[in-house]
Amino acid sequence: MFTLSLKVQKKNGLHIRLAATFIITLQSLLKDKDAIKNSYVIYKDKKVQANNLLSLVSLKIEQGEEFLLTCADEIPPHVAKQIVELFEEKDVENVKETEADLIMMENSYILQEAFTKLPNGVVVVDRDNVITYVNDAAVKLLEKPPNELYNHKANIVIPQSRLHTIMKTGQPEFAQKQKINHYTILTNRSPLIFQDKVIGAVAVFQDISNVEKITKELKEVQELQQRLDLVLQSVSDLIALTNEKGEFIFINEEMHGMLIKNKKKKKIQSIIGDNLWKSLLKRPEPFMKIIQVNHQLTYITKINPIIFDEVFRGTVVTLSPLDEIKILLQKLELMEERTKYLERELSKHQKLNSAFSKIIGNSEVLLESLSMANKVSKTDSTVLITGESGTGKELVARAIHETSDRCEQSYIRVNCSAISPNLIESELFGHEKGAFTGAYKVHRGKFELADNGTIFLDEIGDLNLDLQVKLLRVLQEKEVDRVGGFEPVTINVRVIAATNRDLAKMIEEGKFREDLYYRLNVIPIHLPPLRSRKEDIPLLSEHFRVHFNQHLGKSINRFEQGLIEILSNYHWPGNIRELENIIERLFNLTDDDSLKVRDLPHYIYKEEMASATQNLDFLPASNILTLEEYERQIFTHACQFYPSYNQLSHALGITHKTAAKKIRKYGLEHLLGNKYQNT
Ligand SMILES: Nc1ncnc2c1ncn2[C@@H]1O[C@H](COP(=O)(O)OP(=O)(O)OP(=O)(O)O)[C@@H](O)[C@H]1O
Repeated sequence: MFTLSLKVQKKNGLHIRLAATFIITLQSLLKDKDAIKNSYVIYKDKKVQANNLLSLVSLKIEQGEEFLLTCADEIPPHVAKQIVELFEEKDVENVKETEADLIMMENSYILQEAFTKLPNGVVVVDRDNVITYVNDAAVKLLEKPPNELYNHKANIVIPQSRLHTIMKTGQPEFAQKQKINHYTILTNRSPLIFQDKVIGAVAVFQDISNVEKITKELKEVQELQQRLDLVLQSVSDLIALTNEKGEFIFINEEMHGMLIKNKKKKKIQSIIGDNLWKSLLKRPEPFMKIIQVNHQLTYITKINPIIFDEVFRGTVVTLSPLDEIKILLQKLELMEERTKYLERELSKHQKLNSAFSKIIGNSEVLLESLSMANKVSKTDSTVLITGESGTGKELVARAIHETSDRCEQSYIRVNCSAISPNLIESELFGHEKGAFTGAYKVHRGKFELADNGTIFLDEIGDLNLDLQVKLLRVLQEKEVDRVGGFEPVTINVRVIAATNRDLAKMIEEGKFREDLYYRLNVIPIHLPPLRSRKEDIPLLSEHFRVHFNQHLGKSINRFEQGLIEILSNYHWPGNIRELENIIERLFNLTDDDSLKVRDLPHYIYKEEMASATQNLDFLPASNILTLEEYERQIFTHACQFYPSYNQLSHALGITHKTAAKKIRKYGLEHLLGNKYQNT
């Protein structure tokens, strides 16, 4: 880098004419024409391009002051000498020239300053499209330092520049929008014409990024406003905005309708009253009030004050018709109820333990009983299962045991009606050696066998009164006395009892102990008869079809049309056991892969039965027998189809007692349930 120190001796310092002479001298002296582009004048803390006339003048170097000229390459000594002399030569005393220099200096300085301070960018090129001037705003927008702009071709350093085109056409261009860096810019371009010749061009550009942004924001606000209007117009509530005086500045259509109909004025005070408005002004807080606008219309009125910059600016008012809200609340309550109901129902299905899933049926009555059984299975409470014969009492008892914590221990079933009265005591409680003839060793009763587990006392209603007392003692003391024993044996047994008899009635008749009943009936579970849950019949039929296919090794895959309907219409006195047996019978009688209507017993196939009854086929045309004989025949026939007095009496429409009496009278006990088991 070559540096030459220069001192201005001229009276007006480095004035414009001297600066121009300096540039011309440099251009003529420096051999390399590009060298001047890399030459700078440094004065105090300022550095300007040596060939920029306006910049040189703006340095305001006065007489006697020094400055530096720097060049990239060395200047030969004779050239340096000429330059030094240019500034040191004495002024030829010419007052007019000196004054003219001063005026030019002043003007050029003003111009320079004005351009520099301009908020718009200015770029000037000469006739060769070389940049000769850029102001500060242009430097900022172009995001390039001045030395990368000055003395460079405009179309190279500013790719968007069209100044060369302007010079060619001689036509100015105005308000051309373009993007430079991240600025949005409006550009005016004009050719510079001197003596009818284009000597350069100027571009003036204005940064409109902010205007753009504001325009965009404005558009968004307008869009938002439109949307809001739409929302406010679409809601069924009445909505209004008021100013700080309570005057409506916006009302939606609903509100408009109401105000017109009720001849309300233009202020919210006409709806809420002056007092409420005054208290709102005192304490601008949201509030809600039920307001009756006329005799028919009552609204839930909500008022929200609008506070802006801590100043109360107005309110947002919404009015909702009370009746509609009431209806909505009612609907909500209904929905809540429904949800709760559905949750309850769902939990019944979900929570049933897998042991209960063997029990088929979806009817509400059954599921309720099973849900209860499932719940109590985890406790040790005594359970009394009631329900007609064949309704699944034993199945439920077993499921309770399998779900309980005792599931790993014994489950002992005792059918109290099946054991002969002389043996039942020893069966239940055991006996000591030698307690009676033939008792040559200790016999443990069912209670002892069920220790730590569960004992299921089926047909508890058939237990005689003496044993009821003993059972009561076991339940109370948790001890059993073996027959012939001296020491009671402590036991830990969970008791599940079941009966198909009406224990309450038996208590009345003195056949069942009330105290025992209450001991047993801690958790009552009632299993509904099949006829009261007929919706389960198809499901159960299908269940037994699959069951018998597996057990009998068959592949029967359908029910003949109408069969399920007939089954569903039958009243099933023997309940599910009877249905199970009927399906098994159909399995045995069919000769193909379907279960047939024709294989049903005639008492189920009603049509057949109906026609048989019409023809009275079962009565001979002559040789009428005695009524007693007919009765005997009827009981003989019925006994075979029903496994218990209860069912038989039910089928014949007589009491349990009468049925038992008649069966004993005709000695038919041995026939009871014979065919039933085999059908
Ligand atoms: N819901 C059910 N799903 C499937 N099978 C069932 C159902 N209920 C009962 N059963 C079947 O029906 C038959 C009779 O059931 P269970 O012995 O449990 O009835 P019960 O009420 O104890 O009868 P009883 O009073 O005559 O002793 C059994 O084979 C059992 O598996």
